[in-house]
Amino acid sequence: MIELVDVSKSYRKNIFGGQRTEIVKDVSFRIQAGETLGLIGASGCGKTTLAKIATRLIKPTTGQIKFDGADITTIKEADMRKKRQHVQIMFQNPESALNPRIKIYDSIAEIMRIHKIHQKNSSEERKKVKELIEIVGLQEEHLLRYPGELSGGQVQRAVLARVLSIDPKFIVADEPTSMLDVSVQAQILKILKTAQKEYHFACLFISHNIGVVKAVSDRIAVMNEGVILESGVTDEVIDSPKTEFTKALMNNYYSDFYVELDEVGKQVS
Ligand SMILES: Nc1ncnc2c1ncn2[C@@H]1O[C@H](COP(=O)(O)OP(=O)(O)OP(=O)(O)O)[C@@H](O)[C@H]1O
Repeated sequence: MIELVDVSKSYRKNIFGGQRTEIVKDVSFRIQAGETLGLIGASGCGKTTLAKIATRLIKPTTGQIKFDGADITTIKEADMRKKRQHVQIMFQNPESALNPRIKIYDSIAEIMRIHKIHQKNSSEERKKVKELIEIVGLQEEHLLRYPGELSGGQVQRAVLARVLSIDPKFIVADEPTSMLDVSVQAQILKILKTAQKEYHFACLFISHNIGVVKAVSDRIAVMNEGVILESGVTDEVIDSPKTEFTKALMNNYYSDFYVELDEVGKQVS
């Protein structure tokens, strides 16, 4: 579905000299339809930069990006826009993901309108929105409200409904639950996993929290300073980490705090 081959990204260090800083270095991975790759690493290691490359919001300095079998590394923005219909990103701060002046119904329907899937306010559009809020666990009364009139968890459910509205093939979830309480995080992650079973999208799930990544990922890639240090099946990486860096990440993990997240993986599988 989505594949990165030897992708690197560097930026000029300053406006005077020719020196560059390498943010992402020779990263390769592939995510199949219906599969989640968890990307874990410390703050500033290049995770978001990698997410932007995978969705072609930015171009890599070198390397190749393949989406749905096609090379999208250098395709024109107009062509990428068509493909982006099937690529969605969920960011950390749910409040900023929705326009505060647009009611939840219209925010959920917006992408379908942009891509002319249904007529605005048509019965088909209403039916689809109703279907989507049932999947994410929102009530009809929430649809008339503005984002500021919902809790953080409810807003993130609305974001998920919007993301699912156009049958995505690839979702990047960049710390989508880190601003939420642990029990609310667990609910959102469970919805994401359940929706993935139905919609079969590939998912790159980014977090600095191993408990969250473990709850949703089939495989994990551990990143540090722009490099993937190790990757593999979730339980194998967690049970037998190969690098000191990953071991240190694991040491922070096993606390009662995350038991609730552990349950997510068990309940959905
Ligand atoms: N456009 C840019 N120009 C120069 N440097 C950049 C640019 N974008 C990001 N960086 C730098 O790249 C590094 C990695 O940033 P990135 O946001 O990818 O990290 P991250 O792992 O997602 O961090 P966090 O978990 O804190 O969000 C940072 O040092 C950042 O300052």
